[in-house]
Amino acid sequence: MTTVAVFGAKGRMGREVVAAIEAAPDLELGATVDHGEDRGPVAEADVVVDFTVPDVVMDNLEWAIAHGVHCVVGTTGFTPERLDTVRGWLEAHPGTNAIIASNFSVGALLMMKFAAEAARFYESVEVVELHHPDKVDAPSGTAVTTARKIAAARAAAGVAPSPDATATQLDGARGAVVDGIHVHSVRQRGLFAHQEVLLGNPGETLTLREDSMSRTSYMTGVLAAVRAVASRPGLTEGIEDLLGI
Ligand SMILES: NC(=O)c1ccc[n+]([C@@H]2O[C@H](COP(=O)([O-])OP(=O)(O)OC[C@H]3O[C@@H](n4cnc5c(N)ncnc54)[C@H](O)[C@@H]3O)[C@@H](O)[C@H]2O)c1
Ligand SMILES: O=C(O)C1=N[C@H](C(=O)O)CCC1
Repeated sequence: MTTVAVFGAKGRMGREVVAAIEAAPDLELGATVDHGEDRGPVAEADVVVDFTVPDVVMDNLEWAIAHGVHCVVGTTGFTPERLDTVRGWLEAHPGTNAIIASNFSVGALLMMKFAAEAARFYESVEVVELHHPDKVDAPSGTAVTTARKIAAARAAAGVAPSPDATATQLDGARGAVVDGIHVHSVRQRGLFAHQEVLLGNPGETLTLREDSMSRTSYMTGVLAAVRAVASRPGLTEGIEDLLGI
């Protein structure tokens, strides 16, 4: 039996993760910790799942790795520099591992894969992410990951930057720019988590869209990561290969 603790246990994702662990016959729920609570008991767990906020996740990770607890992380805000820092902590504690993924849903992983595959065939590509208005970060972690994958695929294929004649604009009108890819963030009550990748050529467009309607969409991926993390040395970014994507 694998004992799984949860950081951010009272949050929207944390509550869903707690329920998924309780329902899994091969997993046992360990300590559940939220803001201001003692994280000491997490040291007894085999794995800790973190769905907190970008401002606190690094401190939680450093602490968990120092205590030899494997980490599965869905919290967003991981820059290449942050990932390097985590790699350094893991190297200092061999035998302790981490899986970090900006999205655990099958649909979002497929959408990112298809977007990266399509990106080299089009002159223009932009990302639009649409989320519930209680989300604290923008752009979404998924949109940032998608833009980075698209940019890498276009660079490898030698595709020029998307054409854009904009000469004057209101601040922010063209969105954020991630590795040269424009990313637009919509926040709207009634939505949960959605993303479109818009691709265009003279005379044609392709739109890839993914919709998560409920946080249950992430649980297959989270549980797969929890079950795999002990046997994946060091840092694993993304869970595509765990799901055969
Ligand atoms: N990777 C994915 O598939 C995926 C899916 C959904 C959400 N997310 C990300 O997960 C994160 C959480 O999202 P949410 O909607 O559950 O947010 P939320 O605000 O509902 O939950 C965050 C929880 O973390 C708690 N918290 C804050 N500081 C803490 C600390 N030091 N220790 C323990 N708990 C602490 C908060 O009190 C809160 O309960 C966000 O970064 C979001 O983007 C990722
Ligand atoms: O609800 C959120 O917050 C989500 N966060 C992740 C992101 O930023 O990509 C995944 C989608 C939902």
